[in-house]
This record gives sequence, C-alpha cells and structure tokens, in this order.
Amino acid sequence: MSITLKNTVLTYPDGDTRLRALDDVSLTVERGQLAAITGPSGSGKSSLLAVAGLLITPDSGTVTIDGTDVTGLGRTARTTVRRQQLGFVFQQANLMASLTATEQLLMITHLGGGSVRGQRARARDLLSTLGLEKQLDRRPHQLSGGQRQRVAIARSLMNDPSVLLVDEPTSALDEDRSREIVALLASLSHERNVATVMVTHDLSQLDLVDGVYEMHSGTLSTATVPV
Ligand SMILES: Nc1ncnc2c1ncn2[C@@H]1O[C@H](COP(=O)(O)OP(=O)(O)OP(=O)(O)O)[C@@H](O)[C@H]1O
Repeated sequence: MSITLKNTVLTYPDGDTRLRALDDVSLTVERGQLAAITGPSGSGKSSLLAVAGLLITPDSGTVTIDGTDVTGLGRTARTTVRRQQLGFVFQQANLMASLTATEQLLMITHLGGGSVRGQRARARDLLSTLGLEKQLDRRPHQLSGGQRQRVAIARSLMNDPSVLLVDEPTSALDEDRSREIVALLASLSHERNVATVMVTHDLSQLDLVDGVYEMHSGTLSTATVPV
C-alpha cells in the first residue's frame, strides 16, 4: 500500500491564461520507501506536496492513499484522512514556544480529540526512539536546530501515518545534521512501513533515499543523475 498520484494536473490563474504547476504528474511511493523530489525553484514541488497532502484538489487526475481514491472527498473527510493517515514535516520545525517536546506531540492527540493521558508514554517512546530521551521536557529554545526538527518528525509520527510528506527538512541545518535527518527519515520509513515523500534541494543526501524524482516546469521524471 502506498500513495499514488495519477495524471494529476493543477493550474493556477496567470494573467489571461493558467499556469500548469502540475502537468500530468504521476507518482507512486510504496510503504517502507523514502522518495526524494528535487528540481528548481518554481518547478512545482510544493504544489505536488499540497496535492498529495489533500490541501489542494487537483483540476484533474487522482490521489490514492492505501488503495482508496481520496481525490473527490469533501472538506471534512479530507481533514479526517489528513489526521488519521498523513504526517507532515515542514522546513522549519514550527514548534510551539511554550510547550515541552513531549507536549508538542500530545498536542496532536489533543487536536484529534484523543485522551492525552493515555498517549504520554507513546510520545515519550517516540521521542526516545529519535534520540531525544534527554530532551523530553525541554522547550524549543532549549533545543538545537537538529533536535527541533527531530521533535517535528516525532510529532508527525504520533498518529502512526501511512504517508509522510516532508518539505525541505534540512534547509535550516548544517551538512552533518542534514545527513542525520535524512538517514533518520529513511530508517523510519523502512522500520515503520511509511511511504515518505520528501522535497529537497540537498543533492548530497540522495544516496540515502530509495528513489529520486525531478520536477521541471510542472512535469515529473525519474532522476537521470545516478546517486
Ligand atoms: N497560489 C498560487 N497562485 C498562482 N501561482 C502559484 C501559486 N502557487 C504557486 N504558483 C506558481 O506555480 C509554480 C509552481 O510553484 P511551487 O511553489 O509548487 O514550486 P516549487 O518547486 O515548490 O518552488 P520552490 O522550490 O521555490 O519552493 C510556480 O510558477 C509558482 O509561481
């Protein structure tokens, strides 16, 4: 099972015409795989993530998650799929300044209407798995950039997603920290059986991923550069 985009087209208004941000894009990422999407600025990478994350409905084409076509779902059903089956990691960790690492994760449970009490041990386990056992009760300003991004990754896994969508996770990190984060995303994808789609400009880490795709002017192709 996996995430599949099939023949997706997404256009935006552009003067008198429309700009094809996604021009017949098809992509399948299986569970247990980390796929990287590269490509120049403006080529459509964020648009691809937004369509995959059910934040934007494509003009045409389909998005299938774990075998179910979710393209035409209404707003409430899309929110449910996002909460239950998708995880998101952004460029910046986007943590809440007043919350500890553990509380950042519990916030997800709280927003989903679940019992926070029963999830505290799970939150702490997840953070420990990501090497943050000594930082469980620290707030964002007491964490390094790499640690903050680990908290964000742990938070994205709190709902046990089948698909993880990751946007430029290493843009704020140095070379060594970037490599650790991409290696972590690869091992989490493999061990937790998650289909991960990661947009990245960081070509030096592509040897760690299972598949590389390039966006160019709205079209997606398998990378031609051997990694
Ligand atoms: N809301 C919008 N309205 C109109 N045009 C948009 C909108 N969002 C994106 N675009 C255009 O769609 C194209 C693809 O944009 P997108 O943000 O997906 O590219 P990207 O590859 O993620 O770029 P970057 O690497 O700079 O983040 C660009 O030409 C952009 O200007």
